[in-house]
Amino acid sequence: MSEERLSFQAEVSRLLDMVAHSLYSEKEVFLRELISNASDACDRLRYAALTQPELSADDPDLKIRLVTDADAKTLTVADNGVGMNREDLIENLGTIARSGTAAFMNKLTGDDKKDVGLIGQFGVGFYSAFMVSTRVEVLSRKAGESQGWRWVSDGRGEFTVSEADDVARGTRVVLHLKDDEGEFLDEQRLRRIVQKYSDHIALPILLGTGDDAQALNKASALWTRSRNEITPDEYKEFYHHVGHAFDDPWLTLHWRAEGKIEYTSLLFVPSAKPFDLFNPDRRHRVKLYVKRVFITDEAEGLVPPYLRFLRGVVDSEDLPLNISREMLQHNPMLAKIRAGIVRRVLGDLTKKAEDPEQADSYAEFWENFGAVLKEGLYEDYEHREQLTKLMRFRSTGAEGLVSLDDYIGRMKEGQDAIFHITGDDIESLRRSPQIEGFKARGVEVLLLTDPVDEFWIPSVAEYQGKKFKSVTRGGADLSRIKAESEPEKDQEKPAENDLGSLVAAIKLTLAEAVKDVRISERLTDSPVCLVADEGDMDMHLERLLKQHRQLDGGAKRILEVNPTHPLIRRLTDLAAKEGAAAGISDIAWLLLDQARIVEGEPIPDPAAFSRRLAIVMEKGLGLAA
Ligand SMILES: Nc1ncnc2c1ncn2[C@@H]1O[C@H](COP(=O)(O)OP(=O)(O)OP(=O)(O)O)[C@@H](O)[C@H]1O
Repeated sequence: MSEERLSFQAEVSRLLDMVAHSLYSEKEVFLRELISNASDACDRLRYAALTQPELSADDPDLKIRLVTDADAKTLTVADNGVGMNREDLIENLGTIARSGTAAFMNKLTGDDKKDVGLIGQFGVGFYSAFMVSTRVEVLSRKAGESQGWRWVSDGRGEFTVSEADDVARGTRVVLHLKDDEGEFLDEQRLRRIVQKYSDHIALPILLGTGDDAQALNKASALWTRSRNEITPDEYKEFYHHVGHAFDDPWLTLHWRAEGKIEYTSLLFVPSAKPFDLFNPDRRHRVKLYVKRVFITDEAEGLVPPYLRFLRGVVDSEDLPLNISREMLQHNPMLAKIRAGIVRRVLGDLTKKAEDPEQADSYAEFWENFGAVLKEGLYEDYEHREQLTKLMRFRSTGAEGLVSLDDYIGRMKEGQDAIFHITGDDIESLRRSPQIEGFKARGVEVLLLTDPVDEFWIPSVAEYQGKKFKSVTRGGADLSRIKAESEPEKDQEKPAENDLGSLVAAIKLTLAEAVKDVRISERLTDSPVCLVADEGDMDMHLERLLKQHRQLDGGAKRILEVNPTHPLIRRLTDLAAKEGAAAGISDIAWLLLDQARIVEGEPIPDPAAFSRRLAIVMEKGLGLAA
């Protein structure tokens, strides 16, 4: 077949344009990326060869080789891994194959300076080769196939693919270096780069060919070394490689389990949120090895979904090497390893959470992954109590994050529930009318903004014998709680009878639009608010479900009126006068719409709302009778 000329996917062209023109200072990371790809390719071949030994039989010692050619000004990164055929080359090196690169593209701001910084943060894999090259040539032959292929591009919109003869199994990436990138021909420089970024790679990385080749790395899997021989930098680079991440690990957990089951784990909790944390598949990314052989990074059941922020490897001594990925899931050994991982990770998180000196650091973790960890509250009954202690909340009672134990320690006399409110953001929750009465009495309210909060609360239901209670549902029960100082406005309440007439008049007007109208205990500043009835769904949950089209309709609300508010007091006077009830009809509707607006709910009849508002304003300005 003759040479085929193909165009890069538009996003790749954009990316390459940025990469080629970037003044990114650490261009040397291209080598880390290419070595990382070569190592992954060898891992994949080793796995495939477990069931098809013939794939690697002719050249079984997997390795990575760097070769320089000063005359041609080329640096070659070669591996004898799984290789690529024509389709693989087009798919992998012509489109945005990795979700990480796609995430990178989504983050682009258009501001060159900022975007170049993102190259470092995300890494751009293979394409980083164009930071230092005028032309990149890839020669590859896939294991099990006889035809070799050549892929060539100058990174400007197009690449070519053609058949190539005498290509060894695996992949050779030949970089034709830019004039001013000659430093990457210098052996000392290459050695330092490999030691800096790729020393943890478990395969030999050799410099040169034949007998003169020198080993540049230790070539033993990092997790098999003992902890005291590994530097923080080595852990970090390994985390970058294994987690496809570019932040620092927030926590590094490295342990060997011995006894009935044996495995080594090297796991990391990232310090930045991975972009795919909330993908619907909720998959973890921990790689499973068996006796140093990479098996899969999709071992369902190895890590529970609520710990999916973990990155790293687990290397089992007990699982059979020839286990198929499909059979893995049902292997009881895997469940035991998972139990060990959960115990260890939760144990270490607990230590961090309980250490007052680590409060800020734990808060960082919580901001990143709290919403994910909370899923464990309804998915992992066995660890519920431990998870509950790990939880942190924003609240009306303190500036920073509070734990449930903090909350309980501050509960008021007569208070028997943990009060909370759920919504989309902290600031609007802080302004919610429903929490006014609680604040006035010094009763703390937890402010919850993660959608998952709507699901764990009904499932957990209580902590230390105290029930969770939403302040936007049912009665407020505030009168039973002994306040430090009774809210002053209480004395200004109108007489019960008169209030009763007002409530009856509003009820009559609003009729079917509300479930009930009640005198509020929870309002101090706002005239009205909406709440859900005791047995009904929380209002925020109802809104969430409607947004996701999982609910039509919904329950009617209760309108609560604040008897101490001047507006309500004046209305009470009006309603008490014989025959005046009809006069408050517009105001009653406006109060309901106002409560809806504050709640963030749509007004069902905006035209009627503006008509009534105009009438009331006209009256206020003395324009109408
Ligand atoms: N040396 C290689 N041998 C075999 N396949 C390779 C090699 N280098 C790249 N590939 C293929 O090309 C794909 C794209 O590579 P690229 O470096 O852009 O992303 P990635 O390796 O998937 O992601 P990351 O850089 O985060 O590891 C790889 O997923 C792999 O399938």
